[in-house]
Amino acid sequence: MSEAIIEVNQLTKQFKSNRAVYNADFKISKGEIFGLIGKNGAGKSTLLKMIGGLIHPSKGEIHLFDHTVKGNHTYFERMGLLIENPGFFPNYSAYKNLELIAISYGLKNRKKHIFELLELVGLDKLNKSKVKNYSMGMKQRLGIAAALLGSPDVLILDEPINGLDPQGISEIRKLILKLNIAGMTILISSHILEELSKVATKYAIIHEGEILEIISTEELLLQCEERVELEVDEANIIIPLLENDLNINNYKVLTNQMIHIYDTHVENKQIINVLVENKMAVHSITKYKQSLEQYFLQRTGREGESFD
Ligand SMILES: Nc1ncnc2c1ncn2[C@@H]1O[C@H](COP(=O)(O)OP(=O)(O)OP(=O)(O)O)[C@@H](O)[C@H]1O
Repeated sequence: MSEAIIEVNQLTKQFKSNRAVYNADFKISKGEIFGLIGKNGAGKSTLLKMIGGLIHPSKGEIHLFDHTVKGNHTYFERMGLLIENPGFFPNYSAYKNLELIAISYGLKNRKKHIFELLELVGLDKLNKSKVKNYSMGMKQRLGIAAALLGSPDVLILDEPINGLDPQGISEIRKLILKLNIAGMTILISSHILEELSKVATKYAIIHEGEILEIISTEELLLQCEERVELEVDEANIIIPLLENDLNINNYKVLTNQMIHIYDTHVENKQIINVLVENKMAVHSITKYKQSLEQYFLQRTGREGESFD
């Protein structure tokens, strides 16, 4: 079993009459890229702020690195945060901005560390331009460098691709994957499942403050994979026919009445013919295909709606 380095139990945040997060329960293992997916106002930032130690939960527990962390800053210090816009001094260079944060952290060997981080995030370490002249993507990468200054074990990124152009998005994505390959555990939020699916290894779907589902990338892709859903009387009698007569090997028996067939080389008509020839009843046969976006909207009960 992989080691859970973040665990939340019954985590809840109530802002007066507004329940932003309710009874969140999940674990994040070391080395995972855990994607928190939810629409605007779903409660993503509030959840990330609690895990990052920026706000106190109204109820519930946070365990970081196997310790309960009620107000214990030692463990929150091992989290690097990029939540909302990082407050940089617009008239200072990237280096100067990072240096000021490093000084406030009391870091030694600052210059070397800052140069390494700027290089890691793809910013020119000798560039003296003022941050106010940076593109959105450059500012976000500088934000990630700032989050990495304290050499954290976990990086928390709240909607890091919001407002970026395709190139900016691609650069952030590459950076996330590079950091993860180097061993960083990452908790990242987005309202675009398609984008999150390019980096995340596991997802939590949050809707109106509640975690609706925790799903791995493999499960998610399987859920959305093109398939034929076949409803019959007795799957165990049908299976040998599918395998032997139609050479179907990639399938999943969900119940004794429902089979999902992932082999797309066989037409529905062929399946029906074989079953009818063998006097087997077919209650329904449906081709199924759904995009990640449709899956998310279906889970959050708003199918037919678009994101933005
Ligand atoms: N400080 C606060 N005081 C009162 N209500 C708040 C506060 N912060 C967030 N909320 C409310 O909590 C709910 C969840 O907000 P949150 O910012 O966590 O959602 P989100 O999923 O991050 O959305 P977005 O992508 O729009 O930031 C919203 O209804 C929001 O208005």
